[in-house]
Amino acid sequence: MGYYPVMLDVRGKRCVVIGGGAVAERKVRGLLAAGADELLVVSPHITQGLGQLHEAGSIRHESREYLDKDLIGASLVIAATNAREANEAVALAGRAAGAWVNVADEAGQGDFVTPAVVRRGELLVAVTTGGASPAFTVRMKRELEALYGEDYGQRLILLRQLRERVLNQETDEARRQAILRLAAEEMAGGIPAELFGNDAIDGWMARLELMVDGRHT
Ligand SMILES: C[C@@]1(CC(=O)O)C2=NC(=C\c3[nH]c(c(CCC(=O)O)c3CC(=O)O)Cc3[nH]c(c(CC(=O)O)c3CCC(=O)O)/C=C3\N/C(=C\2)[C@@H](CCC(=O)O)[C@]3(C)CC(=O)O)/[C@H]1CCC(=O)O
Ligand SMILES: NC(=O)c1ccc[n+]([C@@H]2O[C@H](COP(=O)([O-])OP(=O)(O)OC[C@H]3O[C@@H](n4cnc5c(N)ncnc54)[C@H](O)[C@@H]3O)[C@@H](O)[C@H]2O)c1
Repeated sequence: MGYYPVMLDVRGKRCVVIGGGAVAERKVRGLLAAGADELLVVSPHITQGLGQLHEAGSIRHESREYLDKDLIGASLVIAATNAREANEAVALAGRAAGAWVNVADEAGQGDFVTPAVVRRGELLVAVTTGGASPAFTVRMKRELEALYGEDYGQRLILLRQLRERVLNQETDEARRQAILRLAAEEMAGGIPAELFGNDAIDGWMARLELMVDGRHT
């Protein structure tokens, strides 16, 4: 089965997680890492970790079994109970409420699966095997973590700064594109040494402009 990948902005969206075990906690932490701020957990029992998140005010918690009305107005619903019938009922009601539904014990019943993610600042790499092997998904995530180290966050900060400047100052579209591509190429090899100084972005942009002009003459 195929999936269409998207990166969702979940801020201001009602997200409901049904169930309060280890799986629910992992999904909740993923949603919080993405900035979810309207997060409801419905479960008669919750893990210690979820309890702490509730006490800290990061999530709301209804301490009872799920009811269809919990899903009204939801954008995302995650069915993560250990009861097959409950997860099935949540999937039906979530869809009826117009939400995108994830079913933790029967992926095919839901509308999306949750990938393993590597975050480096604004860089987000997501992996899925579509349910073929979550263990292999985790294994691949570890490989990507080693390949894309912590400094990738800084690389993106610098690329974003350069891009904003180029978009503001460079009116010729072909030249603009050439500069941004060259910058991406250079950054793939590591943060250029010149970017550790003052006014570094301006100097970098000036050099990239010269290089691009040189390529075209
Ligand atoms: C990536 C990750 C994201 C997350 O959950 O946040 C994720 N599972 C993770 C870990 C993990 N899950 C399981 C193990 C034990 C080893 C094993 O069984 O292989 C491990 C490994 C571990 O814990 O190390 C068991 C398992 N998982 C599913 C079932 C039910 C079934 O398939 O029927 C069962 C059997 C349950 C049972 O009966 O025991 C189902 C799903 N798990 C998914 C995602 C979705 C597609 C993933 C994909 O293939 O890409 C999908 C389809 C639905 C969904 O949840 O969206 C997260 C890693 C986070 C991280 O570390 O970064
Ligand atoms: N998708 C994944 O990544 C993944 C990984 C491992 C296991 N699983 C599957 O996910 C399910 C949950 O795993 P777990 O380890 O978190 O289980 P768990 O037993 O630790 O927790 C289940 C939770 O569901 C709650 N619950 C039960 N019935 C409920 C209801 N009607 N309404 C609301 N809450 C209810 C319980 O109170 C408990 O908090 C299992 O079915 C397991 O097969 C999925």
